[in-house]
Amino acid sequence: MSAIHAKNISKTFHITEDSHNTVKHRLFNIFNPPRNKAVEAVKKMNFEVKKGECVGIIGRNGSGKSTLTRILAGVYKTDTGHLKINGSTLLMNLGVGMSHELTARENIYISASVLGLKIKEIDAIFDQIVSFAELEEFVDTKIKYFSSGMVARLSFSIAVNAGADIMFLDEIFAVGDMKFQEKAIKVFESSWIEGKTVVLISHSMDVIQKYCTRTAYMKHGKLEYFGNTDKAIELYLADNF
Ligand SMILES: Nc1ncnc2c1ncn2[C@@H]1O[C@H](COP(=O)(O)OP(=O)(O)OP(=O)(O)O)[C@@H](O)[C@H]1O
Repeated sequence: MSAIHAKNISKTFHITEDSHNTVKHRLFNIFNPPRNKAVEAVKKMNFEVKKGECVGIIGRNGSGKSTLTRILAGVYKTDTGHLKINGSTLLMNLGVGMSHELTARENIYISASVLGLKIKEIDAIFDQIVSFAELEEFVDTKIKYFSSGMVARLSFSIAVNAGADIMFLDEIFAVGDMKFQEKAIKVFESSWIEGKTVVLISHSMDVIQKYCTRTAYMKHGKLEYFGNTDKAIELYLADNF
């Protein structure tokens, strides 16, 4: 059974390149307006991720990994094609999906209810989430005052304890301090992972090789390859030298 089925999905950003940011510049460039530029962050692609699979996404900076993940997690709408997701999803990177104006407590309730948990169910795992994240002293602090590692710990802890079916983990092993990373790795290697579908984005080929059976290699927004992890890494490395 497939967890993710993507058919012809794509995303283009339209940005304005405005170098005339002073009054003088604007006056002198009145007949030379700011240019619009289209960035094809994700070019039309098709793929399928099976339930329970752990797949990787690799590629250079700006190749479209985060944009693709955000489409899959429902943060961005795809411009074209069709996307079918079977199960609850959770995107974990530096606090996407978290409200920075709200406290850790409020974010836990909101994120967990988005995952489909009832208030009583959240009450039951609340302390677990806070203690796993090691944020007992910051429960009622707005997360805008958190460090990026603390935000990542909180969302990882919600994901682990609330249990989304499909997890998008964007560079989770790169944030958080060493102690938390070890904890994250332990979770990853425990039974928690069984039956869950995981999409792992990482610049660490060791991490990708260790956990992913299949890997997508992206280049300039294009899905260059999706298959055997060793082959994907080989293609990526060959392109970097
Ligand atoms: N919100 C946005 N608005 C406009 N352009 C964007 C936006 N987000 C990403 N882009 C552009 O889309 C392209 C792909 O970016 P994306 O962040 O998906 O790459 P990435 O592979 O995740 O990079 P990195 O490895 O640096 O995280 C880049 O050219 C980027 O400038």
